[in-house]
Amino acid sequence: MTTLLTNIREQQPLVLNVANLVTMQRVADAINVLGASPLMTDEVAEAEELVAIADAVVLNTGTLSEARWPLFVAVGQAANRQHKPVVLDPVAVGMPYRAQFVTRLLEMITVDVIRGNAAEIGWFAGVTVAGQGIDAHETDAHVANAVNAAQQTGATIVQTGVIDVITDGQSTRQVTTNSLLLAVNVGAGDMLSGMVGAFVAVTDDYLLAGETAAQVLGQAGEQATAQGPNQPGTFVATLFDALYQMAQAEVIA
Ligand SMILES: Nc1ncnc2c1ncn2[C@@H]1O[C@H](COP(=O)(O)OP(=O)(O)O)[C@@H](O)[C@H]1O
Ligand SMILES: Cc1ncsc1CCOP(=O)(O)O
Ligand SMILES: [Mg+2]
Repeated sequence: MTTLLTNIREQQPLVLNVANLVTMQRVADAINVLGASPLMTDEVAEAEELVAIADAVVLNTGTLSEARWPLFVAVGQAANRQHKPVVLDPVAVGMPYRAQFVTRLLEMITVDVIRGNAAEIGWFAGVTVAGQGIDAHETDAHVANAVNAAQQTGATIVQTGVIDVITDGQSTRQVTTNSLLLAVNVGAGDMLSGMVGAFVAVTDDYLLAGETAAQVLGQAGEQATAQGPNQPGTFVATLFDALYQMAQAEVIA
């Protein structure tokens, strides 16, 4: 069965990232082990030419700043002009400075997919979901918030948590993998947003792309957690091994 993983391995899409400064190596590695090609940029002068060679763009506001504002706008607008899919990871968007930054950004660019935790996606739905900084403190799936956020923004939503909810505002999918080490791993969400970039680069079905990316990472997380349930350090290496092996097999169990 040809899967999107097959498409990624065959097409080797280039995923351009305006990454955060904390987890960019992890994001690059996650994109790479799938068979796609990561590229990170921090220079507004190269936005147009890099978007031209990209198959998707990922904007991560984890370490945003006024200095980086022109970069986010230039890369996002170039992607819109060149019809390249845009994924937004709105890290800790519930915080006031970040909220106004993302509000301004969405007045300047169109995003196709938003990948965030329940607290971050809740913000787009106008709902406060318990969280602190980069994390969401919830056990509920918050399906309604994800649907509302999709309808408010026009983007496909990939809301991660104890249950991942993927929706375009009309159809809703759920991914119910359970990997606690993934949940506590700093960067797992950023990695997933980068992976979503690789998947939307090879299909126009962003609902399927988001669902597949969440399924692949969730399953790899379960495999890695099983190999070392109390070893968050080893977990990261094992997670990349599992992602690579799944991509090589082009099969999602
Ligand atoms: N409570 C949880 N139980 C199991 N998996 C989780 C839980 N919370 C998040 N995950 C998984 O961890 C990964 C990162 O999601 P999340 O932590 O929500 O993003 P972020 O790191 O941006 O906050 C996703 O694959 C998600 O399915
Ligand atoms: C700790 C931190 N601070 C700014 S970005 C970042 C990483 C967030 O990673 P994730 O959203 O995947 O948990
Ligand atoms: Mg995050």
